[in-house]
Amino acid sequence: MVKICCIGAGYVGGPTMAMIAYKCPDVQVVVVDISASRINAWNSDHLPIFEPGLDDVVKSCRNKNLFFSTDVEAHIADSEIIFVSVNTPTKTRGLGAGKAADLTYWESAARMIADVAKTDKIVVEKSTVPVKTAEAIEKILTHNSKGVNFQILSNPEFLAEGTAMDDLAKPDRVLIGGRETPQGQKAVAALKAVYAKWIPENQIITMNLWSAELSKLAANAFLAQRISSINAMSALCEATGADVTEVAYAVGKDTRIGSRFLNASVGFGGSCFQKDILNLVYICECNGLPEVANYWRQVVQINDYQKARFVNRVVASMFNTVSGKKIAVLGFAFKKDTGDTRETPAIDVCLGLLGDKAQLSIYDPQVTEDQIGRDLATNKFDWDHPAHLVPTDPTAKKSVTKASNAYEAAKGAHGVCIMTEWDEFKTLDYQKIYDGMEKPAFFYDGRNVINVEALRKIGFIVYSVGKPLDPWMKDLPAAA
Ligand SMILES: NC(=O)c1ccc[n+]([C@@H]2O[C@H](COP(=O)([O-])OP(=O)(O)OC[C@H]3O[C@@H](n4cnc5c(N)ncnc54)[C@H](O)[C@@H]3O)[C@@H](O)[C@H]2O)c1
Ligand SMILES: O=c1ccn([C@@H]2O[C@H](COP(=O)(O)OP(=O)(O)O[C@H]3O[C@H](CO)[C@@H](O)[C@H](O)[C@H]3O)[C@@H](O)[C@H]2O)c(=O)[nH]1
Repeated sequence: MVKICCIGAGYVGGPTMAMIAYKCPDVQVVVVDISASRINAWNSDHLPIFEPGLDDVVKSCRNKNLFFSTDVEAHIADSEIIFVSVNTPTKTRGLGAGKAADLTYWESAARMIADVAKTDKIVVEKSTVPVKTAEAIEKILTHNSKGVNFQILSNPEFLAEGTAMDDLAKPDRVLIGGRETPQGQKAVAALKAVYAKWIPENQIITMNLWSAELSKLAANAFLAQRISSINAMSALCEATGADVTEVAYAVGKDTRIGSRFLNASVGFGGSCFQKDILNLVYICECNGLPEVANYWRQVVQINDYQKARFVNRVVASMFNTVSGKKIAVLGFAFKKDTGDTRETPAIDVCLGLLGDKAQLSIYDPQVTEDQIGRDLATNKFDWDHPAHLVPTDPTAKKSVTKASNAYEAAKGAHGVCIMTEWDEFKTLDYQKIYDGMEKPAFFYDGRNVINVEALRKIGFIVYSVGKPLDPWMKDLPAAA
């Protein structure tokens, strides 16, 4: 029986390995992590991450051919294929701070593999890493190898949170990059054989290592660029009276452009887009390509502009101050169907409103009060390190409460902001919400989920990203 070990039991390691175990009953899969609490949760009825469909897959394989363990060394030692799916956050200090990927966790995983390996191993980069990381990892492994042969493969992951299980079951493609040597190609074939158990062979693309590593960064940059492009248009729509939904529809009907990923919003969030683009920017700079670096940097700058613009709309429309005013924040996760809050635009918007001394009442169906407190207290860029290593500031919880539903959050509020497109926000009783609020009652939709006209009819003053402005807001300053 082939034995696979995955280092890192997070949003990628957990679901990806669960899917391999589910589709390959003849493969034994062990997911290991340095965080005991995370491993305990994977072995319990309350998995550490919320992902539709994940519970059923884990339950059907756990303790049969899928295991979760903190015994990192033992499982590395007796596996043939080792996936590394640890954090690769943006560096906060030193060379490349604020842009370059921090490979501390990756390097420590590689050194651990070199230390304990006594038989040949295929080491698979599952984390998103800078181009040429495989070369660095190869050096660490071979210089410490004690005669063991290591083959490094790049196998970037393209799943999106909230749809991870569907994405893993039916991916658009699987990429495998390897060395163009006989041993390298043998390793590629071994990994391909695992995926071929459920993915048609023509969707498993093999290529050289550097192409595979760069393709992942390129794919995320292209996706995020679409969002910044439509968000840039949303500002122009507000200035001219055009409707961004109509513009996106018209543009997306061109089959060369396509309709997906053109939803204007308060900004993209999540652990990947910003981090990976900044990483790309840094790689371009290091390769003497400042024009290319600046091109991609703009994608992040427009995203920051969009979040700041949203806060500005809220404060400017509420008589230029939210000091002491209760504001309901509906949704805190970076997108629906996940409890993940890494780089969620809600953090920047909440911090912007708190900076103007607002009192926030936050409701999200999947995010805990503790998590919200930590997010609003954590230094920017510290969010993607393992949770138990992140320092927090206990004073930051002031002025923020967690509500148990949208109605409670909005009761007595001056304004409501939608930050996440949870389905339940489409069907709330907005008349009831309006009746319980201070007047004038303001509504700011950062995800374009509500029916603007219906809410205006109730009496709300409504702002919805990229939609024709409410007369109340027409003459107010728009720029951040
Ligand atoms: N989240 C996504 O949707 C997504 C999708 C594609 C790719 N990625 C990439 O995958 C990688 C992992 O992302 P994630 O979201 O799963 O992160 P995560 O924080 O959820 O999980 C990473 C895990 O690695 C563990 N870890 C760190 N160092 C370790 C070590 N030396 N030994 C054992 N365990 C260790 C941490 O404790 C943590 O549980 C990142 O490079 C990310 O960019 C993420
Ligand atoms: O039209 C859109 C689409 C998305 N978003 C926002 O963009 C962010 C990212 O969304 P999404 O890409 O769906 O989720 P992620 O889980 O971050 O997945 C992205 O990042 C992963 C990590 O690298 C990749 O594997 C995936 O392919 C890539 O889609 C979220 O805040 C969304 O709300 C928009 O604002 N408008």
